[in-house]
Amino acid sequence: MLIIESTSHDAYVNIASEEFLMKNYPDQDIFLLYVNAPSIIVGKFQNTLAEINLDYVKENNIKVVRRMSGGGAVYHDLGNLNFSFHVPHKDQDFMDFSQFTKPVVDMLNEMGVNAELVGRNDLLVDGKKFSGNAKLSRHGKIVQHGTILIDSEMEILASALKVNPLKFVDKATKSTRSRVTNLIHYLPEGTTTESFKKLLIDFILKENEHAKIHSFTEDEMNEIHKLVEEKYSTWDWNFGFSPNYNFQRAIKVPAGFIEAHIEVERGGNMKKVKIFGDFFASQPIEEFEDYLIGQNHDIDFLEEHLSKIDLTQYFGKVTVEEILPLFK
Ligand SMILES: Nc1ncnc2c1ncn2[C@@H]1O[C@H](COP(=O)(O)OC(=O)CCCC[C@@H]2CCSS2)[C@@H](O)[C@H]1O
Repeated sequence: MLIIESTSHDAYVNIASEEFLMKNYPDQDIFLLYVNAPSIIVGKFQNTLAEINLDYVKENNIKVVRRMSGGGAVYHDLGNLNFSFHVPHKDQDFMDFSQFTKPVVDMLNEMGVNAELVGRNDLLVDGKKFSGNAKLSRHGKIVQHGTILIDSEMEILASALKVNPLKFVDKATKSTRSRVTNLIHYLPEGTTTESFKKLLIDFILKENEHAKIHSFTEDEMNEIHKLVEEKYSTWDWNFGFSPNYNFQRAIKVPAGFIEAHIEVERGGNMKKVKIFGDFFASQPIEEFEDYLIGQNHDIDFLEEHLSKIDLTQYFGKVTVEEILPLFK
């Protein structure tokens, strides 16, 4: 077994390194650990916009990254440790998460913390979740990874994942919102994400006598960065890859009410757009709808493009800032 401790806090890099390892180490058992700067990691089959508080995420520079495993959306920061097992897929029961959550549970139990696997993929203490786990099987490998909340900013976690469920209709995987807790309340004083990581590595080393520490080589890092550039840092993957959805939003601007009904197809393109309102100007609104059709449902893109057209011809006295919330 190779134990790899990522030296990066960049969520793009760490999530990309999981795909790199899966593809490039087909026969090797791997235990990877990483800690990300503030980020939300959404499941492969989720509608990203439906899972995140977009304004908050942008204001707080929280990265949003889609991972290759299914499941829900979780928040990461420097107080959250991620662990990831990569093993050749033999005859394991894919639905059983316990094999790879066991080291964490056992270690915590040895430390007197009453951690347990509850349901299929959550680790709980005192009825509160501190670890979410997800997995996939591809290229002959199983990858199972999980979070460990040690000392995360719980208010930021809650705010970043706070959404209005009424805006989106889709068949995407929904997150299962739970009560969460940090392990810091149950661990010896002075425990940090770093010190906990060291304990976990020692625990794994003790259990796997052939395990050895590996660091990514320069060549490997180059490959990982290539994956970041091509996939994990792109809007197309992190947002656009979401399944088809219908989006509905009504807002009030000083001039009156506006409502948007938008159909977005996989890839992020707006396929149908209907805008309603009670105060429109002379130019037919259909012309504005047609302008939007075929564009990405991407707020940054819309912000840039809407500032280039004369909105007053459709809406009378409105500004881009007033109209923009209609799309988010
Ligand atoms: N960091 C973290 N750890 C545990 N639970 C969390 C976390 N962030 C949010 N949550 C809670 O879990 C639910 C979502 O639960 P849900 O069960 O829907 O999703 C998961 O657990 C997915 C785990 C993915 C783990 C990967 C490992 C490495 S990269 S990400 C969310 O709404 C919050 O209530």
